[in-house]
Amino acid sequence: TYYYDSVFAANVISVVKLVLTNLAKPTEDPVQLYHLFDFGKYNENNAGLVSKTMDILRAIYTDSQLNSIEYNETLYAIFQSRGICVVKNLDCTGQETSVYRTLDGSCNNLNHPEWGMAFRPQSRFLNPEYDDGVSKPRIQSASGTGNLPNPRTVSNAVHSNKGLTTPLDNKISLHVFQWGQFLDHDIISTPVLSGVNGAELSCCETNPVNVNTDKCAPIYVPNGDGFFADNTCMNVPRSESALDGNCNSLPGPRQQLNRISSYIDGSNVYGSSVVELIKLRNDSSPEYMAVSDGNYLPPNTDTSTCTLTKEGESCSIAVDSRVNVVPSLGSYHTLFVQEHNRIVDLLKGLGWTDQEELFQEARKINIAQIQHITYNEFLSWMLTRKVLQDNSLIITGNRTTYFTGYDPTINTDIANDFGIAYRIGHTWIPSQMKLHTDFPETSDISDPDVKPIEDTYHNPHMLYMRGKTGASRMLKWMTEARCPRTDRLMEDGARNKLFLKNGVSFDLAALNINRGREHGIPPYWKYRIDLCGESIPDPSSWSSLTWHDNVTIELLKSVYQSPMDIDMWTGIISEIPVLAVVGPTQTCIFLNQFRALRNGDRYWFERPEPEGFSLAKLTGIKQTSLSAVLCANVYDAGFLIPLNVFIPGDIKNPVVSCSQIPKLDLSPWSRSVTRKRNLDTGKADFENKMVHLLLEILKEGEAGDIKK
Ligand code: HEM
Ligand SMILES: [Ca+2]
Repeated sequence: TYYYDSVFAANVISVVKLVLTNLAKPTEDPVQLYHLFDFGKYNENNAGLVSKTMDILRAIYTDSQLNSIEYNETLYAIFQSRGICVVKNLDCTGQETSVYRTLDGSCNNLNHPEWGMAFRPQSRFLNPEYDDGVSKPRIQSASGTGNLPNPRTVSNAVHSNKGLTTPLDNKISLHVFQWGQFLDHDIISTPVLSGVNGAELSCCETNPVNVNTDKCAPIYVPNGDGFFADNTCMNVPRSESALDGNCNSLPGPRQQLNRISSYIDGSNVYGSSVVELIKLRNDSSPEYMAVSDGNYLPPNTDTSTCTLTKEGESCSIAVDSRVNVVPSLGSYHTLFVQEHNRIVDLLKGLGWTDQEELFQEARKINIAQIQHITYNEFLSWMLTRKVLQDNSLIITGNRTTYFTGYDPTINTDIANDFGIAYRIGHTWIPSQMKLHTDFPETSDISDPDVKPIEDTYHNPHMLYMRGKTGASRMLKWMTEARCPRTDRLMEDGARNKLFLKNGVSFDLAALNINRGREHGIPPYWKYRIDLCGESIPDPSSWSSLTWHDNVTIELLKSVYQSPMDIDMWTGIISEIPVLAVVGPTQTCIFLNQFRALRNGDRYWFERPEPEGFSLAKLTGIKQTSLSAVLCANVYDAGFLIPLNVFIPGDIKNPVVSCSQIPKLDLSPWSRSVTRKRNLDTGKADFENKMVHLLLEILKEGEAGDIKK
């Protein structure tokens, strides 16, 4: 038996066979079906899965066999029985597309609501606020007159570093930035609307009045911007909205989707469905993840989504299409694919042989490491150990008991509000990407070690530089580089020059503000009161902004008519960190999400087997850290690294050599290969010894001492 869902562990063909043998009564026994189709949190109901399944069905069965079993309806019923919702291959205008996924209201009424699966609508901490109550982006001012300020105006006033380099936080390394984004891509990906056949929607109408506000939320840059030319329009399609099985809007306000599994389950490495995963496994040795020559992410021959500048450059393939956004992210993807393959080798050394079992176990261990590092290192820095402790979210390194708080009724979907709030990571974006230079330079000057970040978007070339040591060098650079401070300031490389191509670029701060409004995210003050329970006598007074310094309040005043207009992202990112390293309202929002992601995760790594691990194995996993993963894949044994690599080394966090870093201990996984081998190879030897022993015993017996 495998530790993950049995169906997941099987190959797709056997899954399909199971489907077919159970076709007769597909919905009669929901519990049986539930187990049968227990793709768990790794499945999705997208067009790809359905059509791939159909391809496989067609390969095995004749048309007449298939027709006789009405497989379409059956699959529909089965997918529905999982509480996931069905996909149309045609969009609601009759175009062939995979854009529209559907949520039938009834999906939520099933016994197993399957929170956290791919392609479910995002949940919400607070009810949405649209201008028309259901869908129109929030634009009206709470003051009763006029509109909210233009997102670019807010960005210029509050989030600009005025051309200076953003101050660095000497207390944290750049791994905080990169873990933050890597984690983000494990838990949320909000699909945006596209045009016919997936083409990009054109939202920039010459006359803004003509914008289709159902599909588009462009940002028109006000004149006299200083960076963007007058009349610049940022082309922003709205996020897809969840529709029901008949292409009708769901009752109530517009909801956005999450296309990936919201659990912290390495879905950015392994995918959110069986189909995605199959594509990433090594074809000939399926216990391994596919890598290209030199242990790198495989190159993507489809270069259309990249901005390549030279002959011979390529994009990388990972399940999450955002892998190429910035090279440091690609280096993390590389690291965790390498780590998977390393674990496979270790398990082989411990006597594991079955390819499927090796794959599943390595995956399970790798995911456990990601969960452990997230809570034990990343969150314990971001929210502080005290806050985690006070909220029962602490993981103690040596805890030898199981986590017993699992609660299947907890909604583990990512909250829409969290998806906006967690963009505080955009304050950590560095101004440049760099390769560490501890190797003898083979550099050719036209390929410098350091590039402004805007020159690296959608181009992972740096990872392949220097004789393919680029990814390792970038990871080493992040250990030494400091992370920009958690504050309202964003680097111009992201605030002015995001995705710069042919003179066109975006402002990431303005995008965040704009996205919040088009998702109907309520303003900042509501989070303080309604979610976080603060008591604020008069939220319409500027003096209610207790978590903001005076300079920031003045800047906010210069653009917002009322403090009740402040956008949530702008409000939280500019808070003074009081309780934790991030501000109080951020802390409150994050605690809500990360509590749900642990307590509602059936496969949380601290749960007992079969979902989790035995105590011995758990103890082995808790030895791990990001330093350990880096040491195992990137550094040499003698290399120096801080015990906790998210934080610069100091007395409390000593810099030690990799060989001294505690590491993932897989000895509890041993299948006693050594003893077995002795028995096999030394069989004759063993028999001799046994005979000898027996003779000894007999001798003693003869001597009348046998009871001894
Ligand atoms: C160079 C680094 C990064 C770039 C270029 C980048 C860029 C982007 C872009 C373009 C979006 C979509 C904006 C929109 O249209 O609404 C986005 C969304 C997001 N970003 Fe980043 N980002 C970076 C780093 C980070 C970091 C470090 C974090 C967190 C620690 C983060 C968290 C998020 C989240 C949570 C979303 C929403 C995701 C979704 O709902 O699909 N990002 N980012
Ligand atoms: Ca996930």
